[in-house]
Amino acid sequence: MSLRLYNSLSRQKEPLVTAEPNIVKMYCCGVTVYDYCHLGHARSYIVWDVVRRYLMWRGYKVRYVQNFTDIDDKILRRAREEHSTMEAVSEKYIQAYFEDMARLNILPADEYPRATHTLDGIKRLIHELEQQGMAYAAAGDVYYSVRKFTDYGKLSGRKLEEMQAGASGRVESSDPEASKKQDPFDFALWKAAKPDEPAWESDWGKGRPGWHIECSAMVRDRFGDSIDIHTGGADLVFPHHENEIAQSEAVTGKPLSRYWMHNGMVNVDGEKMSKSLGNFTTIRQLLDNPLPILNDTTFDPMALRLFVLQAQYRKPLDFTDEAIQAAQHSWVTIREGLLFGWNHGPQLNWPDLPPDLPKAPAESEAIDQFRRAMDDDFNTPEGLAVLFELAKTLKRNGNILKHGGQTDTPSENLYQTWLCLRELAGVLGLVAPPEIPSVQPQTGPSAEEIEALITRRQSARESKDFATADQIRDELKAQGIQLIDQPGGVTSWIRE
Ligand SMILES: Nc1ncnc2c1ncn2[C@@H]1O[C@H](COP(=O)(O)OP(=O)(O)OP(=O)(O)O)[C@@H](O)[C@H]1O
Ligand SMILES: [Zn+2]
Repeated sequence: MSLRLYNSLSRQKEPLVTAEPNIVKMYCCGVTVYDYCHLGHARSYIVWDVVRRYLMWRGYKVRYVQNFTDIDDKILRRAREEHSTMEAVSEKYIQAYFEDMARLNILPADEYPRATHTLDGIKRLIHELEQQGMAYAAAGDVYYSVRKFTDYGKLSGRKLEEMQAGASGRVESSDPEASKKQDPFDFALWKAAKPDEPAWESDWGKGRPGWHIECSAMVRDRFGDSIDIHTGGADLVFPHHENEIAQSEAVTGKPLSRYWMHNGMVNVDGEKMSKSLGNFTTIRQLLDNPLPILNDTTFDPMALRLFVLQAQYRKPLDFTDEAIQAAQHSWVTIREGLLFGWNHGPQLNWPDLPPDLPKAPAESEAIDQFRRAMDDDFNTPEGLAVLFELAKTLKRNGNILKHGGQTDTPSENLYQTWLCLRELAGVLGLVAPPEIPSVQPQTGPSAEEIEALITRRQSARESKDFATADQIRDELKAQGIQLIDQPGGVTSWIRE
């Protein structure tokens, strides 16, 4: 059975067929960095981390890119409030992002492009849109002509006529850019500089990019015309992802992404938890403070992961006291199972456990069940049910052994059960001490170094110096970096 995933674009589950065999190019919309991450972000990035880990476990090489939006009105507002700068505010919350995600055992992305580092790509794309007649300049701004993109609305299922009927008056009167737009649905690709705001030179005058164009430009810069999976929260379907599609596909004529995946929202009293609404609990608030509902102990980061994964990723999720208690309780069971080998292995005469434990047998019933669950659009609640069964068996036997009794389960079976639990828990990113969360520093050359070498290789090829070009490719290969030449001269890369 092949892996099937729900594609928001077709509104159905489809088998995963990637552009290149065994390679998944994945892009995820990252945070706008003006505050600490909240539980909504925790959910989003845990879900995509599990999708990525599962694909890797299924044998795919996954190249995962996630951006930081570091140009935005909200960051500027925060900088003014804190008598700081946009750069300082972004830097602070980017660092906080890394700290929070490491605690949740979220694998670092292969690359984290930032809007401020992508200006060339952004301007290039806007120029191409202008050349195609899809965009127009207006008094220092540049707008996208939504009506010229005939597929507009294909992701969200919204029809312009219907939206207009409901909202046109409101759109126009509340929009300060309205007088410059040829049509109320057009959106800004570039915004003219305002006094005292950061701005970049461009052919349209000094200004800064709109939000949607950054993701289109980053995907193009890092991967080329098309990727396999584009992810983000369901709140981004419209307008952000719809606009990304309009921008990218108008220029390339190719699908921006084969599959679009969206996580459901974390809600508070039925409303999206969000920075702008101010109804949020940050990850650090939740994890750092003893909670009365947990007898004044703190909530374990792995319990937070477990809590998120107990829900199907597309459904809405409410954080309630009962849910937090239940998740902490469930984590204790899984953790006991994970510790079984370290606590009872010697008693059961297991051989010394090597740091790299062997893989669980691929043909085991538990592995089969887990694979079936996860192959069905990443059904983590069912996947976790398999883990619980394994953990409960180990816990039961652990209790007998702790009290000096003899178990009637053969030691070899317990060993296999333990290996199996560890492996599957690892696929969900659940780890217990002594195995420190596996956020390993990236080995090999950095993304910047690779990009610099790719640029050198491109220059070498342009001047027909193929020996140097090949040498660069081979050297990268020796360091585990595979280059993929795309039509149109773009080269993307992947860590092997
Ligand atoms: N409550 C939530 N539940 C699930 N995912 C969320 C939630 N809030 C944000 N996300 C996702 O987190 C990612 C980063 O979002 P972003 O930085 O725009 O956060 P935000 O809190 O929605 O900010 P803002 O309130 O300024 O719109 C996006 O993919 C977004 O869909
Ligand atoms: Zn985006």
